[in-house]
Amino acid sequence: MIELEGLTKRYGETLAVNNLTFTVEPGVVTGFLGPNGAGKSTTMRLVLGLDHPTSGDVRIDGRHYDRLRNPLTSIGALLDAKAVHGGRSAFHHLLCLAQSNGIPSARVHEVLDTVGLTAVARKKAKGFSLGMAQRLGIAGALLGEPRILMFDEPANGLDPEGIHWIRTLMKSLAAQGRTVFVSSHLMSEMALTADHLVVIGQGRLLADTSMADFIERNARSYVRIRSPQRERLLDLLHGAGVTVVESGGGVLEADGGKAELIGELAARHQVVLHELSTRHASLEEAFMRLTAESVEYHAHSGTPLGTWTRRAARQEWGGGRRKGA
Ligand SMILES: Nc1ncnc2c1ncn2[C@@H]1O[C@H](COP(=O)(O)OP(=O)(O)OP(=O)(O)O)[C@@H](O)[C@H]1O
Repeated sequence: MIELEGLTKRYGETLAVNNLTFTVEPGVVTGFLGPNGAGKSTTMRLVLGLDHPTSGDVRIDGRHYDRLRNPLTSIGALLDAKAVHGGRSAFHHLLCLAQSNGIPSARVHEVLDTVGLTAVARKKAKGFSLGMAQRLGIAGALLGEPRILMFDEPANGLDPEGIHWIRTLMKSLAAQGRTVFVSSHLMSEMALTADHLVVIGQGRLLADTSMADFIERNARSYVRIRSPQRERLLDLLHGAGVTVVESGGGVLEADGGKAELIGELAARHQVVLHELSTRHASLEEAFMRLTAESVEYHAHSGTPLGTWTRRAARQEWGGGRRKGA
């Protein structure tokens, strides 16, 4: 496990990591989410002793990184796929890592095979695509068969087959009882991969909870309804105590889990429905809502995402036109 206690890192005026306390448990994939500049990479560097905390503490299975005898056999990490000596082949890069960590060289062939780089093992790393470099970084992380794995944006540069592969790999590592801590901006991918989430914004902890709980708490499931007899339907729903939001374009949204009730009500009163569909909240919606106030970098042309998010959140959670109970 990885344990953080009051972990804080300041770079001059910037408080990159602000009093983080959480534990990354074994046996599950823990997703580490946050907007750009939230402090994810800094946190991971602190875990690996690549940076020193301003205050607080981080331990790997109860020890500081610099007290681990052969670190690669305790924790394997991929932080920056391009941080490889470009003149070395994939094979030699991994061999150097193995030799300096007391890992048998036979393991190099195994991990090359696991990540699908055997055919290019003798090619120099500087000629690798980002996707190949990611795979090489993952091979390095797996080399010492560590109990703990930490990946910073592992799907970066991977094609759909590669993304599917990394998802399966992470799940199988967790199923073996290992600790898997992974950051990503790919919300749909995270939703399929992670069991648990740690979310930070501007260095601070925003959530530390299961995926299901995170979505339930931070986003809303609803039933989407369209009807040519909208006013009649609104009256019926109002009478039945169903909370309805008018979302524009003649679409009504009723709070979750009531599709059957609405369908039966409409049938009983011979109200025609053109659409009745349950919409499940997504991780992306939940993430955007939770982090809307801590997004540091916005685009200011086209559709400004942060502004849109805040406005949408306000409408959805307070200022929206609501009808019914
Ligand atoms: N070595 C450094 N010197 C000064 N400031 C730094 C340094 N490293 C990180 N920062 C600052 O700390 C904050 C957190 O950065 P960090 O890279 O950890 O965020 P992140 O969540 O990984 O972002 P991203 O999702 O964009 O990769 C940012 O404001 C960044 O500019």
